[in-house]
Amino acid sequence: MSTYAQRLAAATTDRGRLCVGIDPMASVLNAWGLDNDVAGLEACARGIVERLGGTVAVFKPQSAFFEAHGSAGIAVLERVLVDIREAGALSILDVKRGDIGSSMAGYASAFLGEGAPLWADAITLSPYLGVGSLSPAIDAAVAGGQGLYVLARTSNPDGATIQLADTAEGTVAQHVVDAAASLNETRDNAIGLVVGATHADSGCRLDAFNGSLLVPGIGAQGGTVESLASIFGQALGHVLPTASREVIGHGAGELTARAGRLLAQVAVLG
Ligand SMILES: O=c1ccn([C@@H]2O[C@H](COP(=O)(O)O)[C@@H](O)[C@H]2O)c(=O)[nH]1
Repeated sequence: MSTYAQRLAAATTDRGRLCVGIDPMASVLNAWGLDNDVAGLEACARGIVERLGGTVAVFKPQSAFFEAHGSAGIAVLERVLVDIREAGALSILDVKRGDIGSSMAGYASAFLGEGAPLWADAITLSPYLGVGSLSPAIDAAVAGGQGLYVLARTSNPDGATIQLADTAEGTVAQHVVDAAASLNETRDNAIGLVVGATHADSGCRLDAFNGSLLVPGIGAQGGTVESLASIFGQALGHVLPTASREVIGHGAGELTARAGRLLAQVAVLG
């Protein structure tokens, strides 16, 4: 069985280091000439994978916009995750789960382990109940060759209040970085971090980080691919830039050209 880190390295070497977000919100559906209903959701989300699934390495469906349509929306999400896998791309399901251990085990069985109904190559997690509370998901991900991305320094302006708060060992964000790095030493480097592209200084020491860095905030939130080298320095090689509205938010007709432009920009990063 391959590990998530191995599959990610192979996919990004082959197709380039870009993750396209699938956030089928009302404004995106409108730009695609679709109604904000389940049929529109399905046409947009599966249409993105149909058009880009052979060229983009990683897709990140945002669970919120599928959950918003109830059980029918979640059924669409299941199909999108299968489409991504069948296209030979990787999926990061952005669900930002985090809870006490017993409930984390429930979430793990939804997303992690072969046969999980919403299986994805990786999922996002929130560490604010303590990094230790994520253990059931970490164990299930490693056993299933899947990955996790734990929120460290999010792209939104409000995140600083909590994430840059000081603890005895440094900021909360740095605690998350260091805990993930330490876990990775025995966990196949399955644990990545979310660090936004919107801060000139991430406020985290990432030079020694040994997992993948999922980097949102490019495009609609003001971050740029050009700024990644100065934000991430020696950790640049671990960065997986992700953009959603910048690529998918201007209608189906612009999708391929917009993804191509970003792929060309990230190629320069090496
Ligand atoms: O810190 C974070 C963590 C997650 N996100 C998610 O990424 C996308 C961003 O969409 P854009 O259209 O490219 O702005 C969205 O799903 C967020 O929930 C983030 O933006 N920042």
